[in-house]
Amino acid sequence: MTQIISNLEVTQLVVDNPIGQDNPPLLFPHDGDDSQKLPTQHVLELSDFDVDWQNKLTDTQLDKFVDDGWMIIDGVFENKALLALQSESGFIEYRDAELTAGIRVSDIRGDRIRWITENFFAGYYYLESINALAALFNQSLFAGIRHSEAHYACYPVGFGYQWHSDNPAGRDERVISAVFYLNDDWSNNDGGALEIVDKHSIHHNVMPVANRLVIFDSDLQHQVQIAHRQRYSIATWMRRDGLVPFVKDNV
Ligand SMILES: O=C(O)CCC(=O)C(=O)O
Ligand SMILES: [Fe+2]
Repeated sequence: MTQIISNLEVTQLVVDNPIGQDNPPLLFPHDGDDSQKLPTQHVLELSDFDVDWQNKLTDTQLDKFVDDGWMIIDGVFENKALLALQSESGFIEYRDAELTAGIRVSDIRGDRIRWITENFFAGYYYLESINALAALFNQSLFAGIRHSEAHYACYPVGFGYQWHSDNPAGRDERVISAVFYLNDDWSNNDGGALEIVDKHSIHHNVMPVANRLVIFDSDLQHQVQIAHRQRYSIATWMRRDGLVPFVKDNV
């Protein structure tokens, strides 16, 4: 059982037992005896992950997204929610990522991942918040999103992810990709930029700084440049198929 422990500085929210197969994070706090709760459960609620997406996303940004195919939102969550996600990302048992064919090819992608399920705590709240964003995209852009999926990802030092689009050839279920970054104090020397080619064939480098969400059309080509420091993120996809009827109609 390999464990990658975060190099993030987690000072305020500390989970005593590393989260893994034998110790899934609990979504719903226990009833009754407060002393039985994990520290995160004392302090975290779904409402901590509420984001006023409508106000965060100006019409100008939405227009840019439609024209160029990508945009950035910084300062997404309040500190408490960000710390919880950083903490959770550091205590997950990560697994090797696979390519669509089911084969791991580490010179194509070197990230280690863990899909977010109902058994997660902060990650599940994150996904709920993304669903509210998806509902907004449905309302304002007729995006036709029916559910979202996300995984935590950790790129060890010396790894990246080569050029790809998030819809493999012949597929189009992924409508919008969104990546949320978790590392504090990321500098240009740390590498690991997300390089996106926008709809006008212009290249952009996005640094993976904490509390930043980069959102892009899933058909755009992009790559993750080699990281020189352990790099943590949540890769997220809003999908048009209805595997899980997860997106709520109301914003
Ligand atoms: O972490 C990133 O910046 C992008 C990751 C990515 O492209 C993917 O997981 O498909
Ligand atoms: Fe990607």
